[in-house]
Amino acid sequence: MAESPVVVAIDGPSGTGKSSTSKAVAVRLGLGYLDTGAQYRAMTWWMLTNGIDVDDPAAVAAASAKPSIVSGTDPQNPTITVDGTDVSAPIRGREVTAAVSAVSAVPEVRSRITELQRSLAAEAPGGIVVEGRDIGTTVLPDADVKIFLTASPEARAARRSAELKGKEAADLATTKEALARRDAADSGRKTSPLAKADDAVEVDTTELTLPQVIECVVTLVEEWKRRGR
Ligand SMILES: Nc1ncnc2c1ncn2[C@@H]1O[C@H](COP(=O)(O)OP(=O)(O)O)[C@@H](O)[C@H]1O
Ligand SMILES: Nc1ccn([C@H]2C[C@H](O)[C@@H](COP(=O)(O)OP(=O)(O)O)O2)c(=O)n1
Repeated sequence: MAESPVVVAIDGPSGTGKSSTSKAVAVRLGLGYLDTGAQYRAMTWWMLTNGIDVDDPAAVAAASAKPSIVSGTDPQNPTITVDGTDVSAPIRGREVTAAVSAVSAVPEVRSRITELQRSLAAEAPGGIVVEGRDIGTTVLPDADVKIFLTASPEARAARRSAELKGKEAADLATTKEALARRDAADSGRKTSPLAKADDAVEVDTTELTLPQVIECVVTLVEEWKRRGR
């Protein structure tokens, strides 16, 4: 008999290892993978490209139904398009990163993207790992396994800096400051802020290697399966 699908929610601030962990766990367990941050980034990219003032919540709300955002959930090849255009590279740029917290704080943006996320999770045949900020609290409160990743601000900034090296390189202090600003905006907004669900398992990844974090999450999912679902 085919196993019934498992839904795994992984939340936490930037640089805690959500994307790398979620992708690897999904590959290991044969699950789909959804990067919800990429969806908010895609919405933000569309607003910037179409000259919408991202600091005007009413303008963002009025435009939020326009772009068609499509996410591919294969963890070996996650894709994201806006109106048919592949935006996987431009959504990682500094301009989008600086504007994404403002756009994602707008309730109309969140309700639209939350709806997309719920239908992708419901459609995933073998189950899915969904990573973001409000998955365990708001998007999928009935997820089978909920994880909240944390790490020290220093570790997170060092990881991000290492990643940006050579591209849009910024020094460690600037990266740390930008992360702190985004944390504050994402945790302080009114509509489904970044938060740990009461029933999420918190994993501090500061002193862990990526393979250790992956192993930890795989073990939690396997324990859940053994407990009889
Ligand atoms: N436990 C870890 N130890 C060291 N580096 C890590 C760890 N987890 C992730 N990384 C690295 O940190 C960077 C950010 O990880 P990522 O998965 O994108 O985090 P998030 O999705 O939470 O922003 C990546 O370059 C990744 O390889
Ligand atoms: N479920 C989510 C996911 C992301 N967001 C917003 C808030 C985040 O700062 C941005 C970008 O998220 P993303 O996961 O791509 O950010 P990092 O890769 O961790 O830097 O999107 C959100 O509001 N809700």
